[in-house]
Amino acid sequence: MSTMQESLYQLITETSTNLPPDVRRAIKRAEMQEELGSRAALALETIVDNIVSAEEDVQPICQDTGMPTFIVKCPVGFNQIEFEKDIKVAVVRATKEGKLRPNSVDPLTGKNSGDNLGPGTPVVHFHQWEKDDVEVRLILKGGGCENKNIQYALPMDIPGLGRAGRDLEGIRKCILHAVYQAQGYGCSAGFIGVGIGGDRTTGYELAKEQLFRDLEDTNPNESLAELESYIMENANHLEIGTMGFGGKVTLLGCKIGVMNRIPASFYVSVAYNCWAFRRLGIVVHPVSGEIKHWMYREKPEEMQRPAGGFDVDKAIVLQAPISEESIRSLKVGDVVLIKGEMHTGRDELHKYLMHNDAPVDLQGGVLYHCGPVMLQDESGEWHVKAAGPTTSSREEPYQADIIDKFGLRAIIGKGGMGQKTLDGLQKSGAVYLNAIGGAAQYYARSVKKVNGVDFLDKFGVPEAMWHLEVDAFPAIVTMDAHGNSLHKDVADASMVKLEDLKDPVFA
Ligand SMILES: O=C(O)C[C@H](O)C(=O)O
Ligand code: SF4
Repeated sequence: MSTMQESLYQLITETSTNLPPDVRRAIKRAEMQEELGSRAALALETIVDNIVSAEEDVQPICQDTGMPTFIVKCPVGFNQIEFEKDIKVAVVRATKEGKLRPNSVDPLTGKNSGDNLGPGTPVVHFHQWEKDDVEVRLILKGGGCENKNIQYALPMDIPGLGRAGRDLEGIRKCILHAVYQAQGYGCSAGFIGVGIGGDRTTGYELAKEQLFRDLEDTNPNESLAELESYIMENANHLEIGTMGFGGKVTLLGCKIGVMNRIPASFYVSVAYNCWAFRRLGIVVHPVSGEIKHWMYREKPEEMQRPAGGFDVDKAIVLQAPISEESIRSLKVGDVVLIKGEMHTGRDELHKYLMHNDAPVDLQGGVLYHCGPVMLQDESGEWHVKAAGPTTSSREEPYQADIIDKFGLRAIIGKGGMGQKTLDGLQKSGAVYLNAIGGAAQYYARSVKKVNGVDFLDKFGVPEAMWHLEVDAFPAIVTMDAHGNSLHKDVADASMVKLEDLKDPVFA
């Protein structure tokens, strides 16, 4: 590897495994605000524990290492073609070494390229500048939060807030709604970048660009600075909380940018980023490729492993295969510890199981919505490198049928599921367990052995059905077999809170 490729590899590895100091400080502030012993505090403690582990072990903070997006500023005459090749070499190595999950998938066939290369991946944007050095910024933004990006075309009616016109007041309503609609799906508490103006494409680009700002900067535009602080104070009024568990902190950062639009359009574009806000940058020498300095790291922030976290002694042990009786005795809020075998399964598997048999007996089983990072050693044995939950709502059309068809007793995921699944849980005697999103190291630690895998070639690493032997995997019952759903309660309560924010502020 050349020095330039090595520097880029370092950038990818550090971005995936070592959360930036400004993001750490935002998470620490949130932790201090939540009541000790609350579900939100428990989630934040797990998150902090995970951040510490990821840094110590140099492993991905979250298993979804996202869409690698590089923003490069280079001097005039710099060879961009060669540099893009260097980026690709570094991406392939980072994937091979488990710092990135193979995430590049053909949209039509579902085929995973296996090395994160493919049409459109990675994303690389070049800009020239008058300086001599090369600046490379990288963001690894995962899919769950990307799915919660939203774009508004003003004027329009906003649920809970009424008419949003083409002014600061209308923009205020869009942003509050953007936070509301994300609920816990994108691993709240999150960060938002907002782009006002542009067209549909440049508006979103502007929104994402805001995510590269330092969280502790002040917007040079006074009106926007005021709007940013208003949103930071008031979005927390929604009480969606970490992972959508309810809580005092829902938003960790808000950065707003503006660009001209054409008269007929008025877009407000919002890029939502989970707490696992992985973005870093390096300044490198254009010829030697050596790193001259790291960006976003001027003021370091140490994190200690928290004393709290899941109280495993008080948790209810569920040994797989699980009986119907023990499932029906659980209620929303219970903390459980899974022991025995669980099976991963996400979009491809759910679609498959609707029309086919399962390769293993799932009676009494535990299905984990998870696409792990896996590495195989020389003897052929697989090891879990990162294994947090994925957003469960994508499986809503299938889940109740699959629970019923195969006799599953527990579904683990994050963000919660809808009414159809809730009815299915009640009918079949099953529960939905929420794991802490993004806590991929924390959960990888509970896997003792990989018992096997199905559909690896067919579906690729993230979508394959991995059979994992776990010892004490903690999760919280958020949907029980009696028709109760914490997710539904929080969504309803936060809608009422959103309506409280209807009155004009910037009129
Ligand atoms: O793809 C994943 O593993 C998770 C995804 O980022 C999600 O939040 O659902
Ligand atoms: S699982 Fe959560 S933390 Fe990980 S990329 Fe998705 S939204 Fe972010």
